[in-house]
Amino acid sequence: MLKHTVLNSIPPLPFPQGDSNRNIIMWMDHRAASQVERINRTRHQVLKFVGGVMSVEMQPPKLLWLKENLRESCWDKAGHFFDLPDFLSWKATGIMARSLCPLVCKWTYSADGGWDESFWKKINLEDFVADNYCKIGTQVLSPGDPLGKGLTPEAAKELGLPAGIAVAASLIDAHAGGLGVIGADVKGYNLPCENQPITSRLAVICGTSSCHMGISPDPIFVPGIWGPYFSAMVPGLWLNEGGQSVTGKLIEHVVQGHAAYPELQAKASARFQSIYTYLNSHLDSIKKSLPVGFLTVDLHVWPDFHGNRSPLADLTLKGMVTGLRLSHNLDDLALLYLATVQAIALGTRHILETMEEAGHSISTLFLCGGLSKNPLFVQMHADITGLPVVLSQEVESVLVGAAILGACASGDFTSVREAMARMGKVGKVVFPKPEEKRFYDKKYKVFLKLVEHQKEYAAIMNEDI
Ligand SMILES: Nc1ncnc2c1ncn2[C@@H]1O[C@H](COP(=O)(O)OP(=O)(O)O)[C@@H](O)[C@H]1O
Ligand SMILES: O=C(CO)[C@H](O)[C@H](O)COP(=O)(O)O
Repeated sequence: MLKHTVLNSIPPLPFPQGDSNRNIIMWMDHRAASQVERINRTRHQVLKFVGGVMSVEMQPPKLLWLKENLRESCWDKAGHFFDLPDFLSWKATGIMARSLCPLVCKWTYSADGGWDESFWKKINLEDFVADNYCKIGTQVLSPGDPLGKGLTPEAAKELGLPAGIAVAASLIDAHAGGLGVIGADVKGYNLPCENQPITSRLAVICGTSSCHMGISPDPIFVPGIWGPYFSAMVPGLWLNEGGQSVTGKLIEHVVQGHAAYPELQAKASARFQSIYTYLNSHLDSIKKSLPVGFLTVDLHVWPDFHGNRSPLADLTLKGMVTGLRLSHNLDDLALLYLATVQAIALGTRHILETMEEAGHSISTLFLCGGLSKNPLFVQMHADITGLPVVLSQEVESVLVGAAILGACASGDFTSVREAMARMGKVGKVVFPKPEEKRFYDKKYKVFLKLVEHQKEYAAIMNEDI
């Protein structure tokens, strides 16, 4: 079972007060900004394992927010707090055991040291220590381990499946996607990673957000990139997790907020196409003899409309656009869409370069998730990073990762590594266009200037008057 990193409570207690069905805090909810700032000021040693700076999207700041804001109605009454993957496996099996993956990646649990008592005390959540971590997890299993006796009769009835069917300890959605793609057999595709270790592959799971999963045999500490997390995705290997908080969500925001959006919708539906297929062919029609990417020579976007998750780990950053004109027709919408897709790919290059500076050596990208269905998005990732991109046979590789875990829990495979190699399959490979490299190197230079300038503006505005 898997899903987003969402905080749930049992019994269902409303966050905030009111409707008890609304007992979750979504991962992209940044309400705990003040709490995470205070947590980061402690400079506690657990922060070393989340890239040096804890993200507001992780669970400790959200828990502290609950304690500080909903003490009586929620904090004092809650029996358990869960990440959604663990909540779902509990609903399916009745087993309270947690998966190592969410606990390590979002809750500061360590695979070899367990909970760090001093951290919870330091951030005023000593309550967890006092009750021996009963509310956040005492029994911890590896992803793919079987849970209890499998599906309970009650859950089986609700799902229309046989009772007792194996249920595995979970992975977070992005991690399941990583597992689903990163082990595929690449023989015969002329890829640099064919004769290199699996650690030369970076899985990029691109949906509402994007997650960049790099693995290594030894821990690598990358400033601003989550981890290193031991065994949190591929068993026995360390994981660094870069990310962009809004990617698919950002493209939707930019496209749907444009004045020409109703026209786009009408034209796309007249052709029975998705808006993205229509936009991609519209760009082809206006590019003339130029490569399509070159259309944004004077239009640049900084994509952190919801803060920067990696590698700057700065939730205060905002989006930027430079190069706007006094027109709002479909051409403008298509160009802004292109510049946004490019900005997301430039962000991936920024993450990749930061990982490489710290010791990773990546030669091939493995893309999956909703955005990997968009050929423009995929080609821009290849051209802007200069690396070949492997697409899986199954776009919904998160589900392949879940199936790998299930196949281990049911005993069909004896190890996750074996199941990964057998069940992950290459669909298509997209190579970068070397002749366009110089253009994207220049775009990247501008990209880095944008954030530098944004910081300068903030510094000016913060000067004493
Ligand atoms: N055919 C498509 N073409 C372009 N973009 C797509 C397509 N299908 C989905 N997307 C984009 O993928 C994103 C959702 O990806 P998905 O992996 O389903 O989401 P999530 O990360 O929430 O699980 C959306 O923002 C959507 O715009
Ligand atoms: O934090 C994450 C993984 O560690 C993901 O960004 C989060 O789970 C949401 O992903 P999605 O793009 O599927 O909504």
